[in-house]
Amino acid sequence: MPDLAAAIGRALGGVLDPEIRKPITELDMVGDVVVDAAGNATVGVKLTIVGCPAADTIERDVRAATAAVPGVTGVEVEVSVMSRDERRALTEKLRGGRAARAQQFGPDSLTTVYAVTSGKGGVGKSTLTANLAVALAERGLRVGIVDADVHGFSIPGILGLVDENGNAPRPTRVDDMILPPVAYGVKVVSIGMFVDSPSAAVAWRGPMLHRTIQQFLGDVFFGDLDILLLDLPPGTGDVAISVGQLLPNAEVLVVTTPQPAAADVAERSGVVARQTGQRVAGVIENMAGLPQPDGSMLELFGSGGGAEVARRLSAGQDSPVPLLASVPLSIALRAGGDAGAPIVVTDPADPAAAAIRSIADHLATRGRGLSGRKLGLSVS
Ligand SMILES: Nc1ncnc2c1ncn2[C@@H]1O[C@H](COP(=O)(O)OP(=O)(O)OP(=O)(O)O)[C@@H](O)[C@H]1O
Repeated sequence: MPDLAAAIGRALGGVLDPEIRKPITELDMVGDVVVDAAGNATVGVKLTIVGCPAADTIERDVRAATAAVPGVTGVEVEVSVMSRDERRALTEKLRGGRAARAQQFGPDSLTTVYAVTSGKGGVGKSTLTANLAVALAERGLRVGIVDADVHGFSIPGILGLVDENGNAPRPTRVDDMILPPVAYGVKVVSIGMFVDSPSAAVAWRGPMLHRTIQQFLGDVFFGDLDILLLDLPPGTGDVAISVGQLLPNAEVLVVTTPQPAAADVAERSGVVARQTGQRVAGVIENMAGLPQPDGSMLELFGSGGGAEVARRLSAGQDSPVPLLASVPLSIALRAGGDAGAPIVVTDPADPAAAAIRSIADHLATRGRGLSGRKLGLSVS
């Protein structure tokens, strides 16, 4: 029944590989489709690798899509694994002409890259990065996160990508291509996915860190992204410098608390980013006043730090560095991070969630494209 087989082929165009996030038909994962006279369909599915973690989902979705085609009375799914050549063809196709290991986010890329940095640790940089990414993905943007916070790789936990022991999943590899796990619509890769335990101290020296970041930017299949967020370790150490070298076109978001004393160190992280050619896109103040039941504000960490950092980083610039938002202290934000359920989804009315969503609105409307980019033109 060739017509029915063709209809099944079209229906399978709606089945996505959950890791690669493209239709399995485009990934050449569908083998032979045979339908007998009674309407019994046998569908061949070729997985990328043996033990593919997405196998059950793909098989289930193929079965459902096939069964939904009018005229199909029964479904048999025959699962096999791609040959080495088929796999190589697939990874080449996914790279879209880019050489293996080549950087995906260089100056020619249309992805807007934001490196999220802070002067000191514990100011909520990872919490904001994760929630901001989810808020951007909710707006329909294609978003990825590189968690390069070598000392506190907390992004997988905040996005619920860990098991009961706190371990982040090992990403699937298809040859030398790493498929990033997806949480809340965001593709995530983290140093925490490559260590043996969540409490493992990563005592890597600069060159090792540099290679790891380079590998994340080259080998991880992010596909076409609108926005990539990088969660950097606090301060101005090796990772910040590597990211500055590898992604000079990245823009920087500086996170600080309202504490005036934090302004000096926060300002420094913006200044160092600028020295590598990166532009400071804005400052986010976190842990601002906690609204009290009587309507007053508990300013645990003082006030004014964000505005002060923005003011200092604006000095001598053509356009001022904006204070993008002041995110209040929020028990729900902290609890959502601990539970792996970002509050921009679970509690969007919370004032902290609303502040983070306003940052997402600002970044989303800046859009994707070449505006503000150096075009490399010269006038002779
Ligand atoms: N606005 C907020 N209100 C309440 N708790 C917050 C807020 N922002 C962050 N936190 C909490 O503060 C702690 C530190 O946050 P987070 O890990 O995001 O900081 P960080 O700057 O990324 O730290 P580091 O870079 O040192 O790993 C977490 O427990 C987080 O849930």
